[in-house]
Amino acid sequence: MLKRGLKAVFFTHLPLYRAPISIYSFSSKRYQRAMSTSVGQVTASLQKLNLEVPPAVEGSYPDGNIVDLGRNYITKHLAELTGVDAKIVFPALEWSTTLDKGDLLVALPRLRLKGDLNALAEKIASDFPLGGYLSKVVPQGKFLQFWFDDQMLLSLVTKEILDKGAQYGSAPIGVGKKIIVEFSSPNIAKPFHAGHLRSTIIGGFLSNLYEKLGWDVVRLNYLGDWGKQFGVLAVGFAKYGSEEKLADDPIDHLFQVYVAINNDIKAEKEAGVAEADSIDEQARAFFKKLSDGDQDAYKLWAKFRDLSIERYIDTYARLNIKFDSYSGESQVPQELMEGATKTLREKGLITEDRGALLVDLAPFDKKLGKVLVQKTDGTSLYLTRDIGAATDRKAKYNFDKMIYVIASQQDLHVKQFFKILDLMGYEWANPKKEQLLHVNFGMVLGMSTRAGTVVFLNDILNTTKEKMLEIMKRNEDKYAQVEDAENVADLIGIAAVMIQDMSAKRVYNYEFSWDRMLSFEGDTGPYLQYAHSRLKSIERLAGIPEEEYLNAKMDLAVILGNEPKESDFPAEEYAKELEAYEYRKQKVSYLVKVLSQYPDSLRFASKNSEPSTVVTYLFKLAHQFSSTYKVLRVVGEEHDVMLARLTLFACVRQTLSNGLLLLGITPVDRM
Ligand SMILES: NC(=[NH2+])NCCC[C@H](N)C(=O)O
Repeated sequence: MLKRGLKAVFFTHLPLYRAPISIYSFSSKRYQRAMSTSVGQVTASLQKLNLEVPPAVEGSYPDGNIVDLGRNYITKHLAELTGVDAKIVFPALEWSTTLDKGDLLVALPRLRLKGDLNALAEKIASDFPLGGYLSKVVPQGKFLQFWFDDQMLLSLVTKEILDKGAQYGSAPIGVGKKIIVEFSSPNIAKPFHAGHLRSTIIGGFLSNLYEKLGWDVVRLNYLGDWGKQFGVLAVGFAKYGSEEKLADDPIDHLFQVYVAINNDIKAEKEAGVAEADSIDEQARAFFKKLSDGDQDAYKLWAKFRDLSIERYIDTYARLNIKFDSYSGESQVPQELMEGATKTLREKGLITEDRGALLVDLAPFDKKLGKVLVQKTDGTSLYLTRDIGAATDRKAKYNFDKMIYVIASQQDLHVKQFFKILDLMGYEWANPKKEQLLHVNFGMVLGMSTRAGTVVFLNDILNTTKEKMLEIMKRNEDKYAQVEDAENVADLIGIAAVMIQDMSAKRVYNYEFSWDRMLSFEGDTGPYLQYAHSRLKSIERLAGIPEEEYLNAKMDLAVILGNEPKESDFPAEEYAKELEAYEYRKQKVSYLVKVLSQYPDSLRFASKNSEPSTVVTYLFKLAHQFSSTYKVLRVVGEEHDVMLARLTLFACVRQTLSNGLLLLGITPVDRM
C-alpha cells in the first residue's frame, strides 16, 4: 500500500503576497512586549553570521519569521536607494509566484517612482548591497527579484525551527486579545449533517490558528437544543424511549425516537386526526411548559442535553477538539431577547402584523427583506436567539472578535442578524470594526456512510476507519508490521476526511469521495501522513541519538557533499556529476525556502480564514521533501554529512507535524 512513487512537484504556486500590514495589526506597545523576550536570540544569531540587524518595520515579526527578517533588510536598503519611505516599501515586497523567481519581488510602480523604471531596476540591482542576506538581485523589466542567500536561510531557518519546535510558525500577533470561535453547533436529536462536519473541521482549525497567533481563544458550541422539536422528542420518548438505551447511546437513541415519532405525526396528518388530540399539540404543550419553567419538563430536557453533550465531548476528542463552552439556543436569556425587541421598537424599526413583530431590513439592503423577530404566541425564533446570544457573549466575554463558522446556506440569516445588531447601535457590530465575522463554506455532495444516515460524527469517523483498515489489510506483509493498526487506521482516516475538506477554498462545494480521499497518491490526507511517517523512519533508521544530530552545524557544503572537481573525473562523467550536484543544490535550496515560508502561510490563512492556504503549503512541503530525499540519502554517508542531513529532515518533520496538528490531525510515526 505504501507506494514510493510520490509525485515530485517543485514549482507549485504560492499565493501572491499582498498588503501584509493589515495582518500584523497590533499596537506598538503590544508589539514591543512580544518582541522583548526574543530579540536577543535573533540578534545573537545574526552577529554570529556577521549579518547586520535591520530595523524592524512596524508590523514585521523578524524573530519568528525569517522571511520578515529578509523583508526588513531589503526594506532598509531599498528605502535608502530610492528615498521611498520604509512604510511604503515593506508592504510592496511580495511573494514570488514560484520558487524559480526568487524569494521576494517588488514592482517599482508600487513604490510610486517615476521615470524610466526599467533603467532604475537595473541600477538598483547593481547597487544593492547583498550583505550576506541575499545571493542576488535580479532586474526584470520594472520588477526586482530578491534571492535569499542559501547558507543564510539554511542557518537561520533550521535554528529557528529547532529552537521553537512545536511553536515554530507562531507569532504574538493577537496577544491580549480575545476571540470567540463558534463552530460545529449540531442539533440534539437531529442528524449531524455535512454542514456540521465542515463547521467542525474549519472551526477547529481556525481556533488552533488564532491560538498560535497569540489570541485568547474561546471555542464555543452553540447547540440546537431548543424549540418545538423538544416537545416532539418528549412525547416520542414517553412512547418509544428506553432509559437503558438512552444511557448506552443517547445520540443514536434520541434520533431513533425522533424518527419514530415523526412518522407517527405524518401518519396522523394523513389520517386527519383532530388538532386538539394530535401529537403535535402535545408537543406544543410540552414545549410551552418547558418555556414556562416547569420542573419535570426541564428535568427531562436537561437529561437529553447532558447525556448528548457527554458523548459529543468524546467524539470531538477524536478530532483533538475541546470546547470551552457548550452553549446553545436554550441558553439565551429571555431578558436579552425582550430587551432586543424593546431597543428595536425604540429605534422605530419594529412593525406589527397581527401580533407578530417584524423588522424591515429592505431600506438598508434590499436583499435582506423583512424578518420576523417575535411570533404571535410570544415565543422566540432562531434569529432572535442569535441576536440575544451575541449580546450575551459580548457581556460575558468582552471579545475583540467573534467568528461564526456556518454554512453558506445560512448567509442570509447571518447577514440579517449582523445587520440588526448593527442597527441596534452596538459599536462592536459595526461592520467597519470587523469584529463579527461569518466564515461560510460550501456544501458536501454525496456524503453517506455504510449505515445510510449519518447520525453523528462518530459514524463518519468509524466508517472511514473501517475503510482505511480494509485498504491497509490489502498489503498483508506491511499490515503485519504495523503496531496498533486500529489506531493508525483511525488517524489516517481522520486525516483523509479533514484534508479532503480543507484542500480547496472553503466556499466551494465538493464531492465526498471515499476512493479519492483514502488514496495514498495525489494530494490526500494519507499522503501527508505517509510523508510524516517516512520522515520519522529516516530518523529511526539512522540510529543516531537526537541530541547529536540536532546540534549539527548546518553547513550547506556539508549537506551537499563536495562539489565535483574536473580533475577527478573523465570529461563525460564530470559533466554528469556536476549536473547531479547542481540538481541536489537546487533541491536543498528550494526545500529550505519552503521551510522558511511556514510562518507566512499561517498569517495568510488567518487573513482570509482559509484552511486551504495551510493545506496547500503542506503539500508543497511534502512534495519538496519527497523529491529532495531522492537525491539526498542519509544512511551510508559520512558521519557529519549524515548529521547535517538528518537535521534538515528533522526540521521538515517538525514543520509538517506543526501544520498537521494545526489542522487538527495527529501525525502518525509509522504506518
Ligand atoms: N449562531 C448560529 N446560528 N450558529 C449556527 C447554528 C447551526 C444550527 N444549529 C443548524 O444546525 O443549522
